Amino acid sequence: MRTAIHFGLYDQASTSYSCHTCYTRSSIGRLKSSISIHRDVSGLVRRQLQPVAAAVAKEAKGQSVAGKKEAHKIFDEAIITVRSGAGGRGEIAEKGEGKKVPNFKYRAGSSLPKQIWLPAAQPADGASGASVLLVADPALDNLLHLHEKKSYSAKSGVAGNPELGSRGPRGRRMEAPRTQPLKLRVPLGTVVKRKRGGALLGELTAAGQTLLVAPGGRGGLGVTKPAPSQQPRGRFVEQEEGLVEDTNWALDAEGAPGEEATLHLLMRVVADVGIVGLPNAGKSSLLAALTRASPDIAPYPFTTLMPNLGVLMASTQPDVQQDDFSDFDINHLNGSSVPDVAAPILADMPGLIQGAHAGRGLGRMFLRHLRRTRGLLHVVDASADDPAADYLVVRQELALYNAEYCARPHIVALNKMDVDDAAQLREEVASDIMAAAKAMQRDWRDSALPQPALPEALVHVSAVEGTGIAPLREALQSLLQWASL
Ligand SMILES: Nc1nc2c(ncn2[C@@H]2O[C@H](COP(=O)(O)OP(=O)(O)OP(=O)(O)O)[C@@H](O)[C@H]2O)c(=O)[nH]1
Ligand SMILES: [Mg+2]
Repeated sequence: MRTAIHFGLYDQASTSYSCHTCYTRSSIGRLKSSISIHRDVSGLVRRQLQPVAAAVAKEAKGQSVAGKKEAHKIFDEAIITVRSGAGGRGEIAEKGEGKKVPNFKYRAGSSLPKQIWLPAAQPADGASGASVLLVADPALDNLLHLHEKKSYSAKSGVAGNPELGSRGPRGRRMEAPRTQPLKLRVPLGTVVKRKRGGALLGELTAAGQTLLVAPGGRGGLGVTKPAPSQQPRGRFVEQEEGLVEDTNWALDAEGAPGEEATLHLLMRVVADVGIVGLPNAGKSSLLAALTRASPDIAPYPFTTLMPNLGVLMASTQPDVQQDDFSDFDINHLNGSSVPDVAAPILADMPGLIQGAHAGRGLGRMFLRHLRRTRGLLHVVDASADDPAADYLVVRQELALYNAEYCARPHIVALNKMDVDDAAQLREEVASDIMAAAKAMQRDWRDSALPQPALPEALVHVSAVEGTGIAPLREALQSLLQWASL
């Protein structure tokens, strides 16, 4: 028996994915390992899952199995509740009386007094409760670890204790030890919103950056309990109007409660260039050729289920057959010196299909990751039936999702130039793409939205043979320098 799962139809039929369809990394791993491809009667490519012994075993145990939707677990989103610690209670000293103690400096015959008056230690304040901080950790690339638990509570502050710090000089206010904040690690590019109301609390973009999401409760004050005959009476406390007598001494000793907040964490990939294109265009193959990343590459659509990042390497060796692509054209960028851009990051995105902006395929789930990119690399399969139409589909999807994406500078990589058909039509395809880009610009002329940009460069490449990779790398670096001007 085959366990058929409609994992995605490539072409017009809608896919089983929606914005709310989410898989854990482990389930994605299981899915990938058990996918086979076949064509259904209508000729559309379907992928099916093979029954997996492990999945059957898990099912028997009542655990989730491959292909079944698991609980809400999206790698780039998490909803957590954080609670900061309450402040520790301040010490309530019964009586503030001192006592006489022997003077250790006294020597026989000295004029020093034999005994000295030691004032009572001042009551100790309680420590503040621990705050909850989010810390941007460059080693993380997802929020999956925050799905393990729904709520995170920080420690309460310790109560004011006369024993704590008792080695300090008498008469000084004693400090309770500080409570260490609870630090939750998040990946770079995490946007933090309050779940209720959606108020933006902040965004963590730099390594080590912290965001205070729940401050710890203030520690209670140390107070001296007044004699019953003198109540209500307490100590003087600093208030806005100056030093006032505090009659509410018992309340002052209470620590403030901690705060609770339910947060919506949203991760946006922090990358300089987003690699976009139809499924199977060779985006992941190009990422692998340009960087040290080793994304999954396979001859079926939607191989990439979540963005892969890679650092654009500086060219060290001349490309194989680089001269074959002498028509490399980087338009107005041509001739500009190659900039010294510090390690740009490329993000290989899941394939986009027509209707992606409205939620078809995987597109919409990931399109927001392009927001932080400065430029785009459109990968077009030059061996396809109509590469210019493919390019236009992706451009239009981007424009419909966010017109600003389409206005960003971009480069077109005409991939699979090793295929005979593609090589024969190389000039024709390049000019078709330029014509399509110009036509799109004309269509958008009357719109008040940002206008679609023309390609900054058209580069013929073959990710498989490694041709054209050096010019593409140069074009990307020029694009980034230009985009940051
Ligand atoms: N002949 C040839 N095949 C290529 C080239 N680049 C990629 N391919 C093949 O095209 C298929 C798809 O490549 P991927 O890199 O997985 O494509 P993708 O755009 O990342 O696909 P999705 O992740 O599904 O969107 C694989 O079988 C690759 O081997 C190329 O330059 N020439
Ligand atoms: Mg891919």
